[in-house]
Parts: sequence; structure tokens; C-alpha cells
Amino acid sequence: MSFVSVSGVSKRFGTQIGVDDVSFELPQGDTAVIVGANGAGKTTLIRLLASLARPTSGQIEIASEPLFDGDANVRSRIGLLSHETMLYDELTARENLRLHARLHGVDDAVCNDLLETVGLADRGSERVGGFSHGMSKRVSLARVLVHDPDLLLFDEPYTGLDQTSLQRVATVLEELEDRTVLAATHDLERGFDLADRFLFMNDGRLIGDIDANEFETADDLLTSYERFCRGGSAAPGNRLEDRQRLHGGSH
Ligand SMILES: Nc1ncnc2c1ncn2[C@@H]1O[C@H](COP(=O)(O)OP(=O)(O)OP(=O)(O)O)[C@@H](O)[C@H]1O
Repeated sequence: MSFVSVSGVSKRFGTQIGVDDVSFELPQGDTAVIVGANGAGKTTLIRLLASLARPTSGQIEIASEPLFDGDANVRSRIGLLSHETMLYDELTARENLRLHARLHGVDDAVCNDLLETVGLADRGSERVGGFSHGMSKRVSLARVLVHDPDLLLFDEPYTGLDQTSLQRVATVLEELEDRTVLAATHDLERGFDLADRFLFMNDGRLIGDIDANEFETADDLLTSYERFCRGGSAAPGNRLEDRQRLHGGSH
């Protein structure tokens, strides 16, 4: 059964199209990775699912509840990791997590566990304002996990990270196996390690929705990405002729 249902969703900014008539279903526990060139609509789609923006048209349902104009509690089942850290610089890492835990009525104890998970157990008493980008991102990731959301949204989770933070973030994301995850990334190699499915976007449109098993290697994914997202040509799909095209006719 679908946990996320996106049906005919468009988002316009005046005459500018952000997302154009996008539809897909995501079953509970699946991870879909959104790929596409700059301006393809990835962030806009993530923001719509996080209910930070309202679609111009179309419907979004989470756990069979409408995301807009329905029970607002559905929003507490969503966690977003975006470009903004959503942290208070003047508070310590642990205080930031505790504040979020209290807002969601979650026991504080989880905060220390999550600092451990993101590799910052020994830095929890330091002000976040003094942290590097990578460390702040790791605290943000811990914050997103505090209330144990059912749907996790990640917008470019790997961008600008040092190797230690990159490795840690990648490991945490790969271990979220039972969660429903939608992640937008330009990092095709890490996206390949994460995805059950790939959503290819171009000019706001969903031009392909492909099972990760269709790609044997990250290079296969890159080839398709170059062909469909950069070239902006025909949409890949799950039909046999598309598969043959994606794999150069070898399957
Ligand atoms: N607030 C806004 N006002 C006007 N246009 C916007 C706004 N937000 C996004 N857009 C436009 O919508 C389109 C999709 O943008 P979006 O940021 O979703 O793309 P993206 O795939 O996330 O790109 P990137 O990889 O560069 O982050 C772009 O043409 C962008 O200029």
C-alpha cells in the first residue's frame, strides 16, 4: 500500500514552473531518489511534500491523509533535512535536540543516542554556532530523527560535506531501511547505494520512474542521467523497449 501518493501535482511561481503535473506512489519502507539537473524541480517537489509550499494544483496524501486541508497531525510524521540547518546557533548540539524532542513530546534520552549515531557524542555540549558545515549537518540529521518520522525527506544531504561527515551521513541514511525516504541528490554514486527507485526529473516533469534493479552499476545510472536529464529527451520507463534502450539493448 502507498504511504506517499502524489497525484497530478504542479507548482507554479507566477509564470515560472517549478513542478509540472507530477504523479507517483511510494510504498511504506521504500526509498526513492530524485535525480535531475539544476532547476529540474527536485527541491520544489521536496518542499511540497514537506508542506512548506502548497501545490498550485493536484493532491498529496501521506498515509492516506491529505497533506493539505486535512488533519494537521500528518505533518508530524514527516522529517525534512534541507539546505537550512534549522538549528539555534546559540544552543549546544544536545540542547537543540532536546528542544525538538520536547516540542514533539519525545523522551530526552533519545538525544544522546542520536548524537552517538551521527558521531558527535563527545561534542554535544558545544554551541552549534561554532560547528563546521559538516558537523551542523550531522546535528540537523539527528534533529530530523528525534521524533522518529515515518517519512524522511532529504534535499541534497551530501552536498558540501567533508569526508568524515559524508561517510557518517551516508551510513545513517543507508541504515534507515524501514522508513519511507525521498531524497534529492546530485551524488549519483551515493544515490545508487541508497535507492530502491529513481525518479528522473527534467523541467519540472517526472520523466522516469525506474526500479533501482534496472541499473547494475552507478555508471549505468549516470549514462541514463546524461541521456535523459541533461539531454532532456524521451522519458525512460519500465517498458521492455525502455529497458533495452537504457542498457544499450543488451538485456
Ligand atoms: N520561489 C521561487 N520563485 C520562483 N521560481 C522558483 C522558486 N523556487 C523554484 N523556482 C523555479 O522552479 C524551478 C525548479 O527549481 P528547483 O529549485 O526545484 O530545482 P532543483 O531541481 O532543486 O535544482 P537544483 O539542483 O539547482 O537545486 C526552477 O526554474 C526555479 O527557478
